[in-house]
Amino acid sequence: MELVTSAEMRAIDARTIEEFGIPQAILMENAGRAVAEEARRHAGAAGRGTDFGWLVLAGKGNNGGDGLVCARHLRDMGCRVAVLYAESPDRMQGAAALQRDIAARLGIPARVFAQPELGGDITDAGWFDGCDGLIDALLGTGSAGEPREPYASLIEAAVKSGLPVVAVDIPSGLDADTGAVAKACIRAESTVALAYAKRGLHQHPGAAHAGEVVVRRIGIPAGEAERAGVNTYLLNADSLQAKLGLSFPLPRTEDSHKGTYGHVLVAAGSALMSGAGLLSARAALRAGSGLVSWAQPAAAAPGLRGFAPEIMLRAVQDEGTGEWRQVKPERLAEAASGADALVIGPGMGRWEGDGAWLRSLLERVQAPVLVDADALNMIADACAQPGAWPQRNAPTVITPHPGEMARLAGLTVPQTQRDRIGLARDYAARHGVTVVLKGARTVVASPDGRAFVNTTGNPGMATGGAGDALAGIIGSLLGQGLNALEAAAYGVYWHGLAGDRAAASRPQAASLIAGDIVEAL
Ligand SMILES: NC(=O)C1=CN([C@@H]2O[C@H](COP(=O)(O)OP(=O)(O)OC[C@H]3O[C@@H](n4cnc5c(N)ncnc54)[C@H](O)[C@@H]3O)[C@@H](O)[C@H]2O)[C@H](O)CC1
Ligand SMILES: [K+]
Repeated sequence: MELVTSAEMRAIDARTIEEFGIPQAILMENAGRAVAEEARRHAGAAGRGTDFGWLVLAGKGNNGGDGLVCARHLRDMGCRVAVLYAESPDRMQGAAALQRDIAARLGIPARVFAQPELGGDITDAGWFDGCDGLIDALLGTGSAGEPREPYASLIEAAVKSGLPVVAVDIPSGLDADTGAVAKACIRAESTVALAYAKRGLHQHPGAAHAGEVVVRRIGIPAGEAERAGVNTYLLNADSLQAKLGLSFPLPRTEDSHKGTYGHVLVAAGSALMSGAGLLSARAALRAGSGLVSWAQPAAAAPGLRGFAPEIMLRAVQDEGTGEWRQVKPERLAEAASGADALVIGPGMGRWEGDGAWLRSLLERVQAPVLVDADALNMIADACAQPGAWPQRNAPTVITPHPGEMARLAGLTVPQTQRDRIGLARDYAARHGVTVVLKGARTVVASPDGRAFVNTTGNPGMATGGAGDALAGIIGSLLGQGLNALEAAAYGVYWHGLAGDRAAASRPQAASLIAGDIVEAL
């Protein structure tokens, strides 16, 4: 499923109207009817059916027009309906004005929230009296920036009322492109996205304000998003198949052997953080690798013997202390030369000169590499400038959490979170790497511009080691021959799904630990 920006939606909308001659009024009719049907479903789920009083909050744009169509259909379904215009309905134009006139002729009761020129008072408390739920048709994809008055006050009053809200297209106050929310922003139980889901509905904090997102077709011909060049998708089993040609689970042929499924080298873990390496290596095994080797500085390797019988230990020459700082990059590159993928970073620690060390390593390794955790911070220190990234022919996937992304991009964490899709995509294109920006609704961005927003996972996965597991999974998939975007998208989806399964098998998600995720793969 595609995720669109406001500008993309406007372009698709315009082409539908101009090129195919489908009138705006028809799209609006379909939109409003779809919202009415979802609203009735909502009331039905609350055990109320048509015994429900809806108040439609209508703005002056086409979002408001959709709301008026919705009001008409709710009325025809037998619900009680009234309209509260945010500002004078005289300011409506075009298709929205047409709906205003129809609603008036039908005698749908209407009031105006703020009409200062008529002595309107926005502090009046009785706006929502007698209604059971609200339809938010105040602002849609044509809005920009913080809602202005009287919208801000009406939104705040609606939130304060505590009434359930069904939002038209987007909750008013939400940035449709980024998921940022204004101080005044509707909190909807459900949002009926028209034609396509807007990106902001699937990025926090917007996602929490959108509630359940239902996408409804409104008459825009199939394939228009693709034609308009939309290349951001929701990540689920359907899009893995449709956009990347990957089936879930991946096929495993009968006539195969361990050599068929790749050999992954995991260079991770150190004296006090060996668990990070073990989790990555175990995750790589559970994700289907034929062989997994765990690289360790030679002096540290003996102490790790026997931890996991399926994992091979690979001792890499050091100077006797068992520390990564003593392992020459060329030695580790040599160890990786027989592998189909390298995972580097989790629990490795930091040391003086580690940035140059990592760059030298990455430039020597011919296999695809997954870079995570400490190795990302090494890069942030050494390679922040454009062009300073290691020059590699094989794919590189990086898996930063927001803190690591902030360091990589030279931003603060809030700046990083403001437009996660835009940032991940920009970073991927600039440095030629595939970016997995972790956090709720993880973003996967490819240097070619394609991006996916994940749908799986839960807050129980906010636990130490969950990222190490993800690194191992994606590394494993790279070793099995998936390309960087395929491995990253598939791995992120699977990791979240395993987390969801593991959480569901426990009394509460909070007790989930990283090993549970690995075992649930
Ligand atoms: N996509 C489609 O094919 C269809 C979309 N529909 C609906 O139309 C809206 C978008 O409508 P538009 O008229 O462009 O904008 P809005 O309704 O969102 O209204 C914006 C309105 O408000 C003013 N404004 C802008 N910014 C602010 C602000 N910060 N505060 C207050 N007011 C603001 C602006 O001047 C406009 O007048 C889309 O979401 C769908 O719901 C169609 O009906 C069906 C086809
Ligand atoms: K809205």
